[in-house]
Amino acid sequence: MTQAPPEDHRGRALYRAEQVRELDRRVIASGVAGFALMQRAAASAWRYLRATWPEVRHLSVLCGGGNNGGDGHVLAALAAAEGLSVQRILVKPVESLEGDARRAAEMADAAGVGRQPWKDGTTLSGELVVDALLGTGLAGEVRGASRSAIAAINASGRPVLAIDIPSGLHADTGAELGEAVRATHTITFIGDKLGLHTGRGPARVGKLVVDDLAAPREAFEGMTPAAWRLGRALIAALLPPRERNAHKGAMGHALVLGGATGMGGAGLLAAEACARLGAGKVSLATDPAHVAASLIRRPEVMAHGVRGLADLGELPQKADVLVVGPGLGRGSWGQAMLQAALAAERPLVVDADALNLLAERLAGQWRDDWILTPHPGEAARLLGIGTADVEADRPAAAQALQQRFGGVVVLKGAGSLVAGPAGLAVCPCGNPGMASGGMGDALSGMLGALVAQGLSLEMAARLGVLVHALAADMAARQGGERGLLAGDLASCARILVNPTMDEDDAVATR
Ligand SMILES: NC(=O)C1=CN([C@@H]2O[C@H](COP(=O)(O)OP(=O)(O)OC[C@H]3O[C@@H](n4cnc5c(N)ncnc54)[C@H](O)[C@@H]3O)[C@@H](O)[C@H]2O)[C@@H](O)CC1
Ligand SMILES: [K+]
Repeated sequence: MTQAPPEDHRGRALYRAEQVRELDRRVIASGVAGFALMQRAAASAWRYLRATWPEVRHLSVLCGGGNNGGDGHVLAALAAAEGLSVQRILVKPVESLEGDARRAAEMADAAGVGRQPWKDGTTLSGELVVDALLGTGLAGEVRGASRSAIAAINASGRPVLAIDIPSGLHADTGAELGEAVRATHTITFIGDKLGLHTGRGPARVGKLVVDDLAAPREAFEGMTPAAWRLGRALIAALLPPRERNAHKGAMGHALVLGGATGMGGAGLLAAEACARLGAGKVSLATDPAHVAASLIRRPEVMAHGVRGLADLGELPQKADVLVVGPGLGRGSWGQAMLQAALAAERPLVVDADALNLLAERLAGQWRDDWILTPHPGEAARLLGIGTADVEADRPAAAQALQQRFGGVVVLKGAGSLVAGPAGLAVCPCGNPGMASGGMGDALSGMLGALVAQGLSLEMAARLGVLVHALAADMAARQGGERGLLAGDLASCARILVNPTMDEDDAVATR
């Protein structure tokens, strides 16, 4: 399996369905007939199936009415030719098929592969199910026979190989249009698709492989990817080993403004994560009640008890970057801290209640020197739409926020997105253990540390999101997903931002 264009430190190029259709057209124009391309796709899927499940003798292959179904027919014929028994199920009659899909179905007929129409209640008899119902051609909520066929695949309890995309998943947005197939493995062709990596994508795709079907490199020329899938190469590219004569003054000073009365932990978590990611100095401006706890937990952090603006003094001006939001609350204290942060003329990382205050009171603010880190609910408030609208098209929501508010926007949630002037990036890491309090606070602190060390806001956001998720994965490997705490991340993240460390040998410090 190869990827084209090759991955570099930006990660892997991801495309939208329309772009992949254009790539298909270019490959066909380069001299590969459409049907030959379908045969390559099916052969690739068949090789992968054989290698992954060598023991399987009986397949159920569900074929839709378009070319995704065509891939399924050809695969069914290949499997039958090698002696497997194949239950081939069609959601549309062969007579209604057109073009390559029709040709593929007739080829499987001619090879003697039996077929049956899909009917509600049909039992899927295969040990393995191949999902070739819907690919990049899906338009709107799944309708008709495909809908019940998808439900039956999910109810079958069998392993599922999805061809190109789990049927019912939108290739651009990762939204589930009705119900999408829950695949064990997905093999996707020509170019990787954005929707496989965000929203419901990661929960539906299973293990993903990409095969470019030997598409010529020229086919990708001049096509700007819809997004980049972040990869670990970014860490070493952006964080070379430090100069031996480095001093703390050159590593930046970050100030975290957060921790209103009763919410001290959030500010502390952000400050700790910031320190562990290598900021030269970290200050915390928090309610005076939380200072003692901060000093005990993390004496390296300079904790300032701040009752209001007067206590804050010149602190914001002394920092290189401000992180505002963790545990901020929406009361007068939080409002004062946000006001001070906005006035400080320093780059900002804006999270949590700072975003809610922005949405409530400060709509229309636009800056090019901030990173906003909303979760879908906060994003919805900022955009004045519903959370479901955000989830229905996460890439569009991230980009709309970036256009409306400027700077760089991190839209959190499975497949976190980073939208900035250089385009869109998506984080393929992280795990459900991250569904716990304080994770966002840790992220905002990490972003602050990277900005403090001189990264551009956009690269800090891409790298910070990646390291945060990788740290959660590392912590989950050590102790499981359930019960994963935000406070577990900082020490793992430290190992990750020192890419010369051997992760297995490194001992996470508290
Ligand atoms: N020559 C090519 O362009 C290649 C295409 N390939 C395959 O072809 C796929 C794309 O094929 P198509 O463009 O024909 O599209 P699809 O096969 O993905 O979808 C089209 C079919 O889905 C039905 N459909 C669309 N929206 C629906 C909805 N909401 N509810 C129920 N049914 C719906 C349509 O009626 C049509 O039958 C790719 O995903 C890939 O699997 C591969 O064979 C590689 C080569
Ligand atoms: K499919």
